Amino acid sequence: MQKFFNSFKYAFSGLHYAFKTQFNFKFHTVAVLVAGIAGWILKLSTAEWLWVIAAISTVLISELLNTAIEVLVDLVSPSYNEKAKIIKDVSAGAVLIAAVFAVAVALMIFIPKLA
Ligand SMILES: Nc1ncnc2c1ncn2[C@@H]1O[C@H](COP(=O)(O)OP(=O)(O)OP(=O)(O)O)[C@@H](O)[C@H]1O
Repeated sequence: MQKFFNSFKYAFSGLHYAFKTQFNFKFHTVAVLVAGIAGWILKLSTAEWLWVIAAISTVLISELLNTAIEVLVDLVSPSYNEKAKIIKDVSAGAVLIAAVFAVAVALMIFIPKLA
């Protein structure tokens, strides 16, 4: 049982690290709060909430994995390395795709309700 609670402790420690060190993670956390408040005010349907939650989760998960990859690359390759560059750039590309998906969801769900 203790092991079960420890796994939560480690997971929250990871979230805390990402929030503390990554500007993008802070920015996306604020965006999540704004989307949540806007969704509540605009009374989103269940299906709309599911899309918004899917977009939010995709962005935050990709941001966390990108942070983990950056730390791992810095650990194994502190000096310049062409492969390290490719790994970090590909990882950043994944975050970009997630962010584009989130913007598309936001535009399709929130803009018609505001117009
Ligand atoms: N060890 C390395 N070798 C080669 N290129 C690197 C290396 N570290 C970083 N880079 C290049 O610099 C870019 C930015 O790397 P960095 O680790 O600063 O990412 P970041 O997204 O700016 O990180 P942070 O969010 O921590 O500021 C990478 O996408 C990569 O192109």
